[in-house]
Amino acid sequence: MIAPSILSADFARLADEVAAVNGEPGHRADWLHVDVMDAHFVPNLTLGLPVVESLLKVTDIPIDCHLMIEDPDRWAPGYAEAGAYNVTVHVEAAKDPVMLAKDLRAAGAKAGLSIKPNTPLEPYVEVLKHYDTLLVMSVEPGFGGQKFIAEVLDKARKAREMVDTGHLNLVVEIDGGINADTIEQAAEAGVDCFVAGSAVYGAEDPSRAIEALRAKAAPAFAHARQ
Ligand SMILES: O=C(CO)[C@H](O)[C@H](O)COP(=O)(O)O
Ligand SMILES: [Fe+2]
Repeated sequence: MIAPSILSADFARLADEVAAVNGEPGHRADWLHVDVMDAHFVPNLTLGLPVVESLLKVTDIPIDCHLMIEDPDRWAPGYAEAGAYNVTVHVEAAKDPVMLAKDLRAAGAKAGLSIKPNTPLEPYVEVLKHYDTLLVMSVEPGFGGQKFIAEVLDKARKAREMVDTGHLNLVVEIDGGINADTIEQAAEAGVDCFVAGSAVYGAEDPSRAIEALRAKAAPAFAHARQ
């Protein structure tokens, strides 16, 4: 799956920017990645629930909310209640991630847990049994257009192995620095869902960029599952 991040879109033309990734099959975004930043958990401020509610009215692409906020236990369920398809919180910010996953699911969303580049995976394997998505950050959260940190792929590989052996049942998603040069190595590591902000919205034709990313990832994606 390819999940364009609207962080790199033109915020004054959001409905048009979403329409630009809602093309024919193959050119279409599988998820629409929405980065919510609160200027506390990360040193940047983006958008919040009112904008997500407006986006839900103009698209049927499943919305993937990546909440880079403090106190997600309090705020994240509101995004699920609004109708977001997947709501991801950061393990570094969540007070009770197991209870939070239950709340997100009870509100009708898939529950996602994200780990920053320097956060290890192992301590959270039991917690991840309650989650539908693991978002492996491949840049420090906060800004688009950063350089891909390849070292995080070890965590993606471990997660893939745990999914393939039945220890976990979740989508492995990666976020940060994904482009035509980096997507193959992520696909080879067993990632299922690739967030791409600048690589999609920085391109002249966002739907063609999605198609190009998918074509690059496909052989390695298949190889990782043989
Ligand atoms: O969560 C994020 C940053 O914290 C964004 O989703 C991510 O950076 C996407 O942008 P790019 O593909 O340009 O790296
Ligand atoms: Fe993100």
